[in-house]
Amino acid sequence: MSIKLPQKLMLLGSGELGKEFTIAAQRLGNYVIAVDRYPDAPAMQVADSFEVISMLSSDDLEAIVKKHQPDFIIPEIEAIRTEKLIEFEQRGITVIPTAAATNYTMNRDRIRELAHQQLGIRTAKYGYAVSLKELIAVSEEIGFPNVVKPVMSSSGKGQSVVQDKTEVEKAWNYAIANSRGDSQKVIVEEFINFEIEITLLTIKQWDAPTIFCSPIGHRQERGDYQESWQPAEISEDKILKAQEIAIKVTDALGGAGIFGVEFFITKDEVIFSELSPRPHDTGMVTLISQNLNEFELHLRAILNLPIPHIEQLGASASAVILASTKSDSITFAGVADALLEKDVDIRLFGKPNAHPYRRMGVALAKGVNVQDAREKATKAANKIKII
Ligand SMILES: Nc1ncnc2c1ncn2[C@@H]1O[C@H](COP(=O)(O)OP(=O)(O)OP(=O)(O)O)[C@@H](O)[C@H]1O
Ligand SMILES: NCC(=O)N[C@@H]1O[C@H](COP(=O)([O-])[O-])[C@@H](O)[C@H]1O
Ligand SMILES: [Mg+2]
Repeated sequence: MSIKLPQKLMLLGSGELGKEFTIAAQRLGNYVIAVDRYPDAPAMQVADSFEVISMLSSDDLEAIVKKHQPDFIIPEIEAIRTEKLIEFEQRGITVIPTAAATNYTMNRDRIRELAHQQLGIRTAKYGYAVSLKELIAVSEEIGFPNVVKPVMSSSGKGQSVVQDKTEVEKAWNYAIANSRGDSQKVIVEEFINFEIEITLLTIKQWDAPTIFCSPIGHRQERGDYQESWQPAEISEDKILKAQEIAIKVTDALGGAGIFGVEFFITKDEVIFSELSPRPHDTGMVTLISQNLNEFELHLRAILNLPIPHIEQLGASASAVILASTKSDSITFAGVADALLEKDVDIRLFGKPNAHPYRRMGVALAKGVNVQDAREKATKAANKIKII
């Protein structure tokens, strides 16, 4: 299959990940329509055109697809009316990686059933509940501590670690209040006391075998990533095990593009957690750590362009720059100071407003080893103040 350039790419979600993807797409002359729920979103600032709609509305999606007639629809976030994507796919538009994959991965129960029940992959022990009463019963079965999450949510929203049965009700209320749409279902997972958690960027191609990036280690707080680094310190046999699992899951989902496959690594085990059928936030480290970053890899996989070699350029890290208060006018201080250091780079996303913990930028660094790179990235991120 040969795809002529330029192609018309419709990006559903226009945050920081979409911005870098758009830049990669533009560099090969493609036409990008950036879509999001608010104007001036990061990717809109670099795209050819933009649309502000509710991506959960079938009618809104229909209107912009009719207007722009894209060759590809490329989801950048989870919260999309994925049933509508199935319809677009049936009408001949290529949805990345596939419309079904976007539907599976936005529902924790669906992807969990696929991985565990259908493919027999090791996951944390889990159960579901649709009422507080059920949650109390399932929690006892799974044991404590456990993790309660809405079946539909992302970036840690509505998620809590439950230490004992006195905390179950609070976890239920928090999950339901932060669940996407009107879903009233939660998943309870055994708490995995991992040594490290990783993202394995997995590139599924149309006409070539699946390939991988070197694993990325990361640290999360409140269910959101704080820093990531590459290469992650895990053994070759665990990398091979993770790759084997990633192939199984992504083959079952089909299509082409990059996937961020998340694993918990314990002393003896590689435990599948979940995956994103698109670039992963922890993968922003590849903006400094590889010859081709995750966005360029996604683009090449989508457009059936060759990826002859992925080179890992040595110990690297990323650290997030978060807002601390609500604000509609954003100014950054300390950027020059952060950039004084050798092998440090900064990305500021250009989000038009801030609220506590919103990710506004990322610091990137290379170091003599992973620890050094992590320290440099965190130090640079801490120098940047949003005023
Ligand atoms: N069963 C578990 N045991 C231990 N830690 C967990 C477990 N589930 C989740 N976590 C922690 O919470 C983080 C977020 O969980 P998860 O990836 O399921 O949420 P998410 O909302 O899908 O996040 P994102 O959309 O950012 O990937 C994990 O990266 C991990 O640090
Ligand atoms: N874990 C998913 C993730 O990192 N998604 C990235 O964050 C943006 C939303 O940011 P916002 O909430 O600040 O608008 C998304 O558009 C995507 O780029
Ligand atoms: Mg996750």
